[in-house]
Amino acid sequence: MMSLSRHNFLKRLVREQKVGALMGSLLKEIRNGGHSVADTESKAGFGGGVEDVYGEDCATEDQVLTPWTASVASGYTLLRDPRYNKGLAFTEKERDAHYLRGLLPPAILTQELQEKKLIQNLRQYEVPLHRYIAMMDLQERNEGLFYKLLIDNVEELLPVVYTPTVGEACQKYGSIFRHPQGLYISLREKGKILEVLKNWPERGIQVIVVTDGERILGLGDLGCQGMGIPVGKLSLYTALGGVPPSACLPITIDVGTNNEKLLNDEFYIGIKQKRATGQEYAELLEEFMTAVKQNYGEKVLVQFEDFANHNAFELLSKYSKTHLVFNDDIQGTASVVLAGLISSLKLLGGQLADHTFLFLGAGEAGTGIAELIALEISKKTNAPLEETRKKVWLVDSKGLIVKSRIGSLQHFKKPWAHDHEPIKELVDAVKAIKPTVLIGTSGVGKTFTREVVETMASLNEKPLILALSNPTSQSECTAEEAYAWTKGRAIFASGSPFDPVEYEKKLLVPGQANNAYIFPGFGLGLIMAGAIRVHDDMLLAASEALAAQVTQENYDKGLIYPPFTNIRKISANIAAKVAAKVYELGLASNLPRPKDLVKYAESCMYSPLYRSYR
Ligand SMILES: NC(=O)C1=CN([C@@H]2O[C@H](COP(=O)(O)OP(=O)(O)OC[C@H]3O[C@@H](n4cnc5c(N)ncnc54)[C@H](OP(=O)(O)O)[C@@H]3O)[C@@H](O)[C@H]2O)C=CC1
Ligand SMILES: CC(=O)C(=O)O
Ligand SMILES: [Mg+2]
Repeated sequence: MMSLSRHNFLKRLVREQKVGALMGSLLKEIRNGGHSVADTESKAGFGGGVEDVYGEDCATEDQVLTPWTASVASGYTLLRDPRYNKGLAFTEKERDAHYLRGLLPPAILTQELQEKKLIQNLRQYEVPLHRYIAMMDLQERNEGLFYKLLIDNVEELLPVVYTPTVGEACQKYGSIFRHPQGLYISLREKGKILEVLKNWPERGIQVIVVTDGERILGLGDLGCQGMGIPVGKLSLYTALGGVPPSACLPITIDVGTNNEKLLNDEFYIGIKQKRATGQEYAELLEEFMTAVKQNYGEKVLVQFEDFANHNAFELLSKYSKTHLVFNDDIQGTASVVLAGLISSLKLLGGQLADHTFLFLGAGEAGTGIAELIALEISKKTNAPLEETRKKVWLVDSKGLIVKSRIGSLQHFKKPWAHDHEPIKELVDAVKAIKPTVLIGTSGVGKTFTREVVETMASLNEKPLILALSNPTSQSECTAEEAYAWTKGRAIFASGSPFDPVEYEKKLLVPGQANNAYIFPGFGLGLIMAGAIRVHDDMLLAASEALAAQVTQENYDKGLIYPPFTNIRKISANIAAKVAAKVYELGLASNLPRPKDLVKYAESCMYSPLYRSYR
């Protein structure tokens, strides 16, 4: 005999006469290992189960409820689904066809009008974090509108969903957390990571951005709260690179945190323990990488983001042999900086090989960029890498990296230990090395002091100064300082954006040297070609493609990067050049190769425009 609850359930289904409801319950049934909701309920005893669809408000606090309930597809469900929701843009016909009558006020607003209203609203928030929260709410509510707004106002909104505001959002993630925007894989999920991946509602994942939260921008260990970074990076994959949101998966691996403030914070969202290291860490990562391949196949791109350098280099080197992996901080940053250096030659003159590069910071970003510069010079001049590396010098927290320190250097610094006297201070290194290009990748703000910048200006007619550390608070110097201390002669770009500066009645426009120029187009290129491995030549191709997008008009303003306003076109060009390289290297699996790769890239790109519903 049918149980009462099942009977009620079916009656309700009939009453609703909605196929969606049946689909909803069937889905729940499948997820529940083939048991119907009602079966589960009858086994579970009193409380829980489908009766709670109607009765959960009456249940007492000590009664167990089944958290998921059969979803009944009235149009209400459609309004709550960010992928399909169009808010007031639903037409009369759609409102009838999808049971929306009465659920919306009568006005019908086009997507353009909704966008106009939203940007006006956003501009009224004076606190950047409030804008961030409003944007995240919109993403949760109406994905198409979120992306249309972001794409159409990219210069204005990039600093909101990305650096610098995303940094503050991560610092306060525990307090502002509303809704999970990606997958959390902690030590507690050890042994079941594959199951956890299956909990994500999308199957066709093409890009994963994963962090373990240990080096979030220049803000240090933010543990599980680093989730803001993969979420932000993937929103750029879609907005700037056109990878559909349904193909993007943000993941945070939580192995604990060494941040005492978070460990003592009652709102902290991660596991409260010191970071797992060594074998325990390696095993979790190994299980994760294996599960990713098992669940999504060989061609899913895994982008490592904001890992501390003691794990980042090792993970990249280990998994680049077996997976399609890319470390944005090491490789993406290298590619964007090399692009800026190539384009700066139009302003500085000469070839890359004529320049001398000095870095403050010898970690992921610093040594990653250094290596790509040396590789590019080597390719252009046919000189061996060991020789071209001598053009590049790095300073870390202990001073200039020199031969006498080699025994105590981390492996990624060793190639940069050149013959020289030890030097402690950056300013003394500038005086001794006489660089034409100064690059900050230390994560420490205000380290390009007046004396450092003035020394650069005394050595160079046009000193090239890149203050790459993020967010703005960690920038090695501001745009205003760079221009003032060089009497307006510096070519300046920074990791986080600065406003244009008026210097002696001339408007000087600083560029933004951020890997956001590269990874969206780079990833799209890999996906288009069905790449199975990443190769350094693809990074060089991306750099050259980006440098080629800088126009005379940009150069006239002192810019070495094109503005972000054209980023989708720029990304399509980067994607095409990267894909071409993938095919050339025989690493492509999507065959045959499309003839016009730029057109093909454009045709692959996600559009945020609303679709009409039948
Ligand atoms: N603009 C962009 O696109 C990107 C910017 N970044 C930014 O770059 C910064 C660094 O990132 P990443 O390379 O991954 O970090 P790492 O931790 O790998 O490297 C930091 C380096 O800076 C050195 N350092 C720290 N403090 C000082 C100091 N006071 N003086 C001199 N050197 C110092 C460290 O020295 P030691 O080794 O001795 O500890 C280390 O070599 C971050 O702020 C990040 O946001 C990163 C990626 C992309
Ligand atoms: C931009 C970036 O990836 C970083 O600052 O870490
Ligand atoms: Mg990063």
